[in-house]
Amino acid sequence: MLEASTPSLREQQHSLIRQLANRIEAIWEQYLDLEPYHLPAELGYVEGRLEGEKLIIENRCYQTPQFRKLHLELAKVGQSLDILHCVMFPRVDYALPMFGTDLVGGRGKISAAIVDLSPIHPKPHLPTDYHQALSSLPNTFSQPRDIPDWGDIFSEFCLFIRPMDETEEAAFLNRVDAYLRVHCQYATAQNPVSPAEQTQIQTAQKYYCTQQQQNDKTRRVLEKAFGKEWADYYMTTVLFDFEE
Ligand SMILES: C=CC1=C(C)C(=O)N/C1=C\C1=NC(=C\c2[nH]c(/C=C3\NC(=O)C(CC)=C3C)c(C)c2CCC(=O)O)/C(CCC(=O)O)=C1C
Repeated sequence: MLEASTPSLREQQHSLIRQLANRIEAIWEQYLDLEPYHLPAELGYVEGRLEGEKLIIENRCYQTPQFRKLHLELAKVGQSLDILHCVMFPRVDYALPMFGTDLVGGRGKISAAIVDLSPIHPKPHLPTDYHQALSSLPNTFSQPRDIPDWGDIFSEFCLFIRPMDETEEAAFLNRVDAYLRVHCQYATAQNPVSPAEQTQIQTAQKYYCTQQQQNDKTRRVLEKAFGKEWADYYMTTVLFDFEE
């Protein structure tokens, strides 16, 4: 258990990223039956150089009876960029939304904080349990941000902001906590769906991943540090892979 002794990259990152990484793992451990998910060995910890600055990536992956991959990724570019990325991929025989969150910070400020439970198309709405839990959450953020065109996958509960201060950072953390808890509780209460529905879920997950792969902000960071080919490989097989 080498990684247990090596201090996580989060100890060198923005406090909201560190707190969110710790909270995500604590909730997963509380509600889910975690097993390791083996990424190709060299991807647990990756180093590159981005315009003279060192890019460090730390990946942690798990799987459970309902989720084929729980992916928590921390990345740091020199002293200028701090990133937390997390996606929970349901197994295709479970009709569950896609949980995703992304935090990007630079020079001590979080510039982008997004969280969503994305419905699996063509169903445009989340299950009722989610709707009830999420619609009662306060939405008092002062700097909402525009969702890019490829973000048609996100739900009506998608929150995309630039947190203004520590109060808004704490409120964002609490919102991710709420999304994650309702998702884990609902997921562990579900049974597998029929083979016919599995095909629909597979198509929906493929659409989600294809849309996410169009995020040129992510792609550009990876390309500058690792080159076009590796960035494409990483985005299509590690960040947003889907089962054909
Ligand atoms: C669930 C949602 C979601 C998931 C799962 C996801 O991976 N991205 C998600 C969303 C999302 N991210 C965005 C932005 C940025 N992403 C990065 C980089 C990385 N993000 C990473 O995860 C990794 C791999 C570790 C890198 C390298 C940078 C630098 C930015 C610009 C920061 C800024 O504008 O202030 C935007 C705004 C896009 C736009 O406005 O055009 C959205 C919507």
